[in-house]
Amino acid sequence: MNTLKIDLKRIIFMCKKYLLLLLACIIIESIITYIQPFLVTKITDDGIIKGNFTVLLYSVILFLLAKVIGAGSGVLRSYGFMKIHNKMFALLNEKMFQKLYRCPMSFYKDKNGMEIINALQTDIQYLSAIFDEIAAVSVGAVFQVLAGALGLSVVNKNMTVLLFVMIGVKYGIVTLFSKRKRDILRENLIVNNQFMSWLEEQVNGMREMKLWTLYNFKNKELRKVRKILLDSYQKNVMWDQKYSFCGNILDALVIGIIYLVGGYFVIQRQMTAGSLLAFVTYCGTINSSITLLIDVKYYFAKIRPSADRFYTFLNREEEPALFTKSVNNYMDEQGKTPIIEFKDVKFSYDRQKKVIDGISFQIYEGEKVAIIGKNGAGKTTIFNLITGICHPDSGVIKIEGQEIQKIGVETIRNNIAVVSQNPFFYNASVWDNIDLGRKYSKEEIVRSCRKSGADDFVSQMKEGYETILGNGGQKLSGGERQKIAVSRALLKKAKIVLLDEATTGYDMESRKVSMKELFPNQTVIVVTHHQEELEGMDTIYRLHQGEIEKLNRGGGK
Ligand SMILES: Nc1ncnc2c1ncn2[C@@H]1O[C@H](COP(=O)(O)OP(=O)(O)OP(=O)(O)O)[C@@H](O)[C@H]1O
Repeated sequence: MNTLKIDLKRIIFMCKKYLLLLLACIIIESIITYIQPFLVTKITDDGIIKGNFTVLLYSVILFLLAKVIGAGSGVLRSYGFMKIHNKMFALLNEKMFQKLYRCPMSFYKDKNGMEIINALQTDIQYLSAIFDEIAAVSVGAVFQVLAGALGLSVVNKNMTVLLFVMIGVKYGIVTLFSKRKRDILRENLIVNNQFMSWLEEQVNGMREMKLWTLYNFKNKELRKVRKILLDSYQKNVMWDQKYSFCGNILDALVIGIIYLVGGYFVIQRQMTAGSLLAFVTYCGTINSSITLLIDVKYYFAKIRPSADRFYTFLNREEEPALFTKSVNNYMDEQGKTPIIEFKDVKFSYDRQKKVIDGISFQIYEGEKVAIIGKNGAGKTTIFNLITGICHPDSGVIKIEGQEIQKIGVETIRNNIAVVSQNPFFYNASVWDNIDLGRKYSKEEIVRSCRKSGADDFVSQMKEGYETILGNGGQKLSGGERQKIAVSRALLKKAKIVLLDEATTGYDMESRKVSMKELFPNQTVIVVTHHQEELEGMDTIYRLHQGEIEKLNRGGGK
């Protein structure tokens, strides 16, 4: 279970030395804050009013020294907080990235990338800001308030009480403001996210927008989503302004009352003019410290919605059995290990329409298998089940005699090479798009490209294997993309190869090389709609209405 409290504790434990530095700074600043009213009183009463220039000079020098030390300590305090802030940012980012990797693919079904990233990065920024400049100033403020209160109470107790009563009133008002602010911010986060995800969808669908001349229609949509965003933004800014207006009036009231009551005490000779001046000067410092402190509450109103959202994400369900260790192989009665085995497997994406309805089959090591069936019959779903992207509602899937759950899907995936219908390409070089984990030598990459046929066009490119393929591999044609994807699979030398309509874009010449020739020693399962790809296959299965049937090698029953 992830919680903000646990992460804060962890950060505090990791940053002990910076916390000690912060403590030292805070103590120094508090001492300086405490002695300042006495210096002001001395400058006014003993220096100016009594006309003693030496006292005046020494007191002013001391006053300046105190200010310089205080300022230096402030810089060190900010440095300490910055270091802790960066640790918090790094920790949350790492957790986010790990969680994104561990979330089941169903998490990505309804949201686009921008929507997810924008929400998470906003939350991380807010949460890390617990330790940023605002926090640095506010923690210092706590101690300055305490030291200041002590200094003020020595100067005049009654006025100190009066000051803190007024501050109590201010605190109550800010609390009311911060409750409403929390709601406004929650709405702000949602609206901002919706706007970003709408924009991302337009960028991703730019080709369609151009081909269908959708600009005017989409622009109308933009106006609608933009209005919602700006209304929410305006509400947020205006609420801040209301808060700041009330805060300024209250601050002015506090100073006014101090002048009035303090002035009265001076007239009554219950207080010296120097003490009043010290009180007024000091009251300004204390007041701004208290304002900062109260601002923290206001500021925490911003953090709460982000913390709720971020930790809800971190506590989401993960892919089951991601990292379970490998277990011993098992032999069936005939002494042969089916490398893949489905036993009465049922599966549906939405728990309503059964996509796979109780299928059983075995595939043996080195076997070449084709799966055919109409669009939507569930062929890709079979691959999703083998790779652990989807999990059966019932029944058992075994790889080398062991249930997927027991082996762990990461181990399974390390032994499988998949060429999907729409492979993904990074905006990186051909090298990096083929050797995704940067594990192989350039010679091995070129060898796999020669086999797949990708080398024919890559070597014709001006920059050859260094060519950057563009966003989503846009510099490649459909068939070229498939050849690069097949090269990836060849390079991996995995035990099992899953090819999902991997050669639909191949030209006639390229089609002459069969997948059986490309992967002679591996277990290969091919999903295809092309009759010629069935030739040379050991087994052909047909999926129909959630059920599977084995066909004769010619394609008939
Ligand atoms: N992520 C998903 N969420 C909900 N339904 C899905 C999802 N993916 C696929 N489906 C549905 O499951 C059914 C099987 O899809 P699948 O992609 O396995 O079919 P297929 O046999 O590979 O089709 P094709 O030959 O068109 O590629 C389809 O009806 C499809 O609409």
